[in-house]
Amino acid sequence: MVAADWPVHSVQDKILLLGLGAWGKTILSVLNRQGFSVRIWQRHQGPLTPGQLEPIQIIISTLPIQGVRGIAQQVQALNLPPGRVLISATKGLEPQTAATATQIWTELLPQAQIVVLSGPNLAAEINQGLPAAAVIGGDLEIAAQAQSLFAMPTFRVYTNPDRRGVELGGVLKNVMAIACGVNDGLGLGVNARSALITRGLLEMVRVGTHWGGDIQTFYGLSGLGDLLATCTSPLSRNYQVGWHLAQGTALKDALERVIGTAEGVNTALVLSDYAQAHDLDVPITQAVTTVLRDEVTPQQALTQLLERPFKVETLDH
Ligand SMILES: NC(=O)C1=CN([C@@H]2O[C@H](COP(=O)(O)OP(=O)(O)OC[C@H]3O[C@@H](n4cnc5c(N)ncnc54)[C@H](OP(=O)(O)O)[C@@H]3O)[C@@H](O)[C@H]2O)C=CC1
Ligand SMILES: O=C(CO)COP(=O)(O)O
Repeated sequence: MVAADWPVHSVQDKILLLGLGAWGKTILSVLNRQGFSVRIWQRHQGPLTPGQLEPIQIIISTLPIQGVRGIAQQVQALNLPPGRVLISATKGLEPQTAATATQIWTELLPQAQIVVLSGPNLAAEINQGLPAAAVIGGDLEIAAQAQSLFAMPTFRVYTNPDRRGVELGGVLKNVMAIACGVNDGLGLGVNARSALITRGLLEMVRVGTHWGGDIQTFYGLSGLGDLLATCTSPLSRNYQVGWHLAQGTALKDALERVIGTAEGVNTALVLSDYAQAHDLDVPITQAVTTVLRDEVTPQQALTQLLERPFKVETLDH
């Protein structure tokens, strides 16, 4: 079936997928099921060539954050013509700059129409054909065009004009997924995990609105939705990292045991430094960071969280 409300035939064979990891493969299979043939770039192919980029109308990036700037520079060097659409599915922060993927793409390709695909989308479930919902954040006209690429009954895609908020929801929830993996690895129960999710959402709202996202967006699919998915599912790589840390496994070994990218590790480190420099209150992120840096054990981090002063339940702290 091919979605009808975009001249989709005009993008047949004009979609370039960057990266073919877990999420790239899933996106590819969704697009193939929609009837699109897709071109693929992977890093082992070497630098992008003018011939590879020339026919392309839509670029979809499923790269982890550490790969984004390098490929964006390659696309920039090839002078991407104006009006091309770029759909970013990356959920991370650049270590040196704390930039999100769309900030990097926008810096290097200001002429592109950039939107974000995010939401509770564990690749393994979508691969099984289980139903899921996602959201495309960005200019509503472009987002609706992107929506028409992916949307099918088992993959319900919404649009949201708040690109920044949609992107940050997917970025920030990864830290909370690590915390919840630690919680479950320590056997602390559903009450504690629910508290972490709830307080974690407030922390995401605090940071996300500070960084320009709309508060409402964090209660949608890319915020609360993805937070619930990754904080409660052992399929989440970030959750798995936390779970391994709770077993006393060193971070390096935990990362080797987890198959694929766990963006939350880097995000926690970047965010915790940023929060300290800008006086932002992010207790769960700080707790995760002290465990990642091996400064305290997971149990000690939890005790420190619980021993903080009692307070009124507000968004402010
Ligand atoms: N998996 C999921 O369920 C979802 C993941 N995401 C997000 O998508 C992004 C990718 O995740 P995922 O596909 O799971 O990750 P994987 O680790 O499974 O795959 C990463 C892919 O990116 C390539 N890659 C890694 N580093 C670089 C680099 N420096 N330059 C170019 N290519 C590189 C890898 O290539 P190689 O094979 O050569 O190593 C691989 O193809 C992350 O930001 C993640 O948060 C978003 C939604 C769902
Ligand atoms: O973002 C995801 C699901 O929406 C994937 O989560 P993990 O990267 O933790 O596996």
